[in-house]
Amino acid sequence: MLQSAPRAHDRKVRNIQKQVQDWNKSGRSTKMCTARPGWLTMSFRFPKYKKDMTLIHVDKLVDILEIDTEAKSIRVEPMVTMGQITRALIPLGYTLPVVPELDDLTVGGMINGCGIESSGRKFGLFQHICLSYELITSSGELIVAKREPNSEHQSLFYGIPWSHGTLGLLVAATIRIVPCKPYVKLQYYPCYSSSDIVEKLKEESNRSENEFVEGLQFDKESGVVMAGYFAEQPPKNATINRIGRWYKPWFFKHVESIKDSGKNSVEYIPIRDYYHRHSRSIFWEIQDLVSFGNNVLFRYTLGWAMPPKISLLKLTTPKPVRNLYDRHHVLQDFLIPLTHLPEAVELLHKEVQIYPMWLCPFNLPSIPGMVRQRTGRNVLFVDVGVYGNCTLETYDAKETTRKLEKFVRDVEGVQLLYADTYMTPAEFWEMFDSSLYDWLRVKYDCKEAFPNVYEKVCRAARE
Ligand SMILES: Cc1cc2nc3c(=O)[nH]c(=O)nc-3n(C[C@H](O)[C@H](O)[C@H](O)COP(=O)(O)OP(=O)(O)OC[C@H]3O[C@@H](n4cnc5c(N)ncnc54)[C@H](O)[C@@H]3O)c2cc1C
Ligand SMILES: NC(=O)C1=CN([C@@H]2O[C@H](COP(=O)(O)OP(=O)(O)OC[C@H]3O[C@@H](n4cnc5c(N)ncnc54)[C@H](OP(=O)(O)O)[C@@H]3O)[C@@H](O)[C@H]2O)C=CC1
Ligand SMILES: CC(C)=CCC[C@@H](C)[C@H]1CC[C@@]2(C)C3=C(CC[C@]12C)[C@@]1(C)CC[C@H](O)C(C)(C)[C@@H]1CC3
Repeated sequence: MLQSAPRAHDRKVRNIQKQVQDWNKSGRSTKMCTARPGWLTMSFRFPKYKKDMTLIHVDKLVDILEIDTEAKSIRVEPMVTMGQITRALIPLGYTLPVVPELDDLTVGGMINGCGIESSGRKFGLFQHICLSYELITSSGELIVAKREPNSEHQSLFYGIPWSHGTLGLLVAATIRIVPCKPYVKLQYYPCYSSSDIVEKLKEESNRSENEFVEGLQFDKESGVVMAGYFAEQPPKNATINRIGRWYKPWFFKHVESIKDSGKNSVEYIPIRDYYHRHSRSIFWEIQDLVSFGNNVLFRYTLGWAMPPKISLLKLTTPKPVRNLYDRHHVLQDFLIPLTHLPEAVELLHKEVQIYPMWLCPFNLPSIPGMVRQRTGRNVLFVDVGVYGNCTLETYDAKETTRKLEKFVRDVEGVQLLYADTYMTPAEFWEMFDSSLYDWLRVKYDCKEAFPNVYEKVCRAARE
C-alpha cells in the first residue's frame, strides 16, 4: 500500500511527539486536532474546527504492525481501515470480533468515536474488543493505556472511547482477534408485525450459538431478522450467495425479496462478502444517489464501478445538494435498550417514516466511560439506524431531531456522534456520563490542548 512503512512506526510516533512538543513550545495558543481532512471522514459534515486548530499529522499511521495468533491480538496504527484488516486477517483464518461494515472506516474513528456491527450481541461495541491504546498526551509523552486491572493508565483506557481525540492522540491500538471460518451460514426470518420483529430479535440475540444478529425493518409491520454463525464449506446442495460480487442485487433488496416471498431461508455467504454486505449499496443510501443502480442491465455492465468512494462523493457533492440533504435527509443512529424498541419504532414511524430501518442488537457491559449503564449487568441494546429522505410535511431537521434525541435520553440511550446532534451542552451531558471524562481531562492536562467533545461534535462545529 502507498506510504506503507510498518517498521518506521517508532519514527512516525516521534514525529507526532515532535509536533506536540512544538505546539507546547509555541505557547499553546490554539487547540489540537488531527489533520485528517473533513472530506475523508465517514460522516455527512465537514468539521469547522479543522480550519483554526493546530493540525497534528497522524495520516501516515496506515499500517498493521503485528498479528499475534498466539496472544490472539492485532496491533495496528489508527488510520488502518476495516477493509485492510479483513483482507489481512481472513486469509490467516482470523477476524476482528467486531467488523464495522463500511470498508473505509478507520480504527482511529472506531475507537475515538464508536463502531458497531451485527456481532455486537456477542462482543459488544468496537471499544469492547480493544486491549490497549498507545497515545501521545498533551505534553508529548507516549503512554500505553491498558484494560489490565491496576495498570498505570487503566482509567484512560475507559475514557478514550467516544472522546473524539479530546484526551490524547491515538498512535496505535491492540485489538482482540478470533478464529473464523470461510462462510457465514445465515438464516433469514421474515416477520409480519412490529412485535414479531422485536421478539425474534430478542430470541436470536439470546441464542448463544449465533455469532451475528441483525434486523431490517421494511415498513411499520414487516421486516426480516437475520441470524448466523461461521461455517466451513457448505454442504452440496446448499445455496451459496456471493453477495459482494458487482453484478449481485444490493443486499437490502435481496433481503426485501425474502420478506416478500414469505419463506424462511438459509444461505452460505463468504465471510468477507458478509462483513461488507452493506458497503456496495452504502446501506441504502446509494438508491438516492444512483437510482437505477440495482437494475440488472446496469449491474452486469457497470456494476463494477459501484459504489463510488464515500470520500469522493463527499468531496464532489455540490453545496445546493448538501443543503437539500440538510432539509430532508435523516442520518442518525440511536443506541437504546432493546426493551424500548417498540416505542422507538412507533415514534420514528410518526416522525420520519424512513425505511428500511437498521436494527442491530448489541451487548452493553456495565463499565466506566462516556457511555455507561450502571446496572452492574450486561444489557441488550439495539442500534436503530435511520438513513434516508423524509417526505413528511411535518419534518423539520432541528425540531424533529430534538424530539428523537429527547426520547433517546428518556430511555437512557445514546446517539452516535457522527450524526448531527441538536442537543444543548446540558442535554448532551445528560445523555453521556461526564464523571470519568472530566477527571481525565484534568489529570492528563487536556483543557488547553484539546476542545471538549461537545465542542467537536455539536451542530455549530460542523459546516
Ligand atoms: C480504572 C479507574 C481508575 C481511576 N482512578 C482514580 C483515582 O485514582 N483517583 C481519582 O480521583 N479518580 C479515579 N478514577 C476516576 C474517578 O473515579 C471518576 O471520576 C469516576 O468515573 C467517578 O464516577 P462514579 O463515581 O460514577 O464511578 P463509580 O460508579 O464509583 O465507579 C465505576 C467503576 O470505575 C472504577 N473506579 C472508579 N473509581 C476508581 C478508583 N478510584 N480506582 C479504581 N477504579 C475506580 C471501578 O471499577 C468502578 O466499578 C478512576 C476511574 C477508573 C475507571
Ligand atoms: N458501523 C459503524 O459503526 C459506523 C460508524 N460510523 C461513525 O463514523 C465515524 C468513523 O469515521 P472515520 O472516518 O473512521 O473517523 P473520523 O476521522 O471521522 O474520526 C472520528 C473521531 O475520532 C477522532 N480520531 C480519529 N483518529 C484519531 C487519532 N488517531 N487520534 C485522536 N483522535 C482521532 C477524530 O478526531 P479529529 O476530529 O481530530 O480528526 C474524530 O473526532 C465514527 O465516529 C463512527 O461512529 C460511520 C459508519 C458506520
Ligand atoms: C452505525 C452505522 C452503521 C452507521 C452508518 C452510517 C452511514 C449510513 C453514514 C456514514 C457516512 C454517511 C453519513 C455519508 C453518506 C450517507 C450515509 C453515511 C454513509 C453520504 C454518502 C450521503 C450523500 C451525501 O451527499 C454525502 C456524499 C456527503 C454522504 C457522505 C457520508
